[in-house]
Amino acid sequence: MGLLVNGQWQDKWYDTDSTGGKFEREESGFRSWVTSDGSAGPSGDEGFKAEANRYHLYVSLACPWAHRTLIFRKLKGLEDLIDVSVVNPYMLEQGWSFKAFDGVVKDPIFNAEHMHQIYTAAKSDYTGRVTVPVLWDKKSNTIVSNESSEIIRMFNSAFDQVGAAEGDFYPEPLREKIDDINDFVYHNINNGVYKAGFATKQEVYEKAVSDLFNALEKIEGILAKNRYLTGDKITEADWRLFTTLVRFDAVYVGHFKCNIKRVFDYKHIWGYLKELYQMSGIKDTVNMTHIKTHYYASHDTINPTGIIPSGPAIPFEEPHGRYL
Ligand SMILES: N[C@@H](CCC(=O)N[C@@H](CS)C(=O)NCC(=O)O)C(=O)O
Repeated sequence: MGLLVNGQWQDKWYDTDSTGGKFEREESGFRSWVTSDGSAGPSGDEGFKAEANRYHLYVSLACPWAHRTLIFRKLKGLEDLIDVSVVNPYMLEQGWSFKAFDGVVKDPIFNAEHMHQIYTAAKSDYTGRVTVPVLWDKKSNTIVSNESSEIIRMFNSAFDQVGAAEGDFYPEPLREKIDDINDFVYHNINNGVYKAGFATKQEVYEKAVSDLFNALEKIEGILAKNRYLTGDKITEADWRLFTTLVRFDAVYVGHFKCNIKRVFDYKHIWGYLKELYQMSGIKDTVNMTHIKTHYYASHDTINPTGIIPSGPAIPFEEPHGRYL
């Protein structure tokens, strides 16, 4: 676990001393957008036109942020247009690697050993954390984006003219509602589990857990009345929540100490999680071995033995009962 400083890898855990025991997530460094005509998107540079086989996606199957991009690649039928490399679930001294492990897909572009080589290939003096997902442009030899929330927006619409499947998960009339829910879910739930798990002060942990479970109660209330977070249509907001929920009982309850309740204990959230899991192609994007191995065996400040628990067996494939 570490980061790049002026292009040099340094092995360092997150600094929570300077933030009073709080984990603060770093802003993503590459923020350009692939667009249908190559014009600039909301941030970054222009010149990234949607084209088949021009872009390459680097992911970890363990990572909830990278998982979003894999789900959108699947939902939008982009598998033949955008290839994927999958890192090894152990994130150790050199960070993410492509070392052999069941499910790893090597880097076909650089044959890199480590993910930090992809970052320095884009910018030789890069300073920052080496995170996944990364969307690489083979034409201009650089990283387009390492921000998952923006990569899924690109996948949602930019490739529609070059063979993507139908479907809009960020429809105009629902955008404000989706943005509001995303904001709430990001701070309290998606990142909330990390704030609890990476806290190094008791009161910081307790506040994060309390915010997390208050937020889950609120989501339970929404899902008691609505099939999906914004109503009867599944949107980006649901998929962003899904990747945290699907990891919750196997990892966040134990490893991150988010154990007031399990997702399994919430009637509506649990049914909703099963429904999403059972949607076409989705379970192929969920790899519990990578998920459990990564968290339990990579965070040695939290779990120094690196022992990966055997359970729980989670019945994601049972009937979901969501017929609201
Ligand atoms: N803002 C990024 C966050 C991605 C992220 O934090 N990924 C984690 C894995 S779950 C990572 O690669 N962490 C490595 C590190 O922090 O050094 C996004 O949503 O794309």
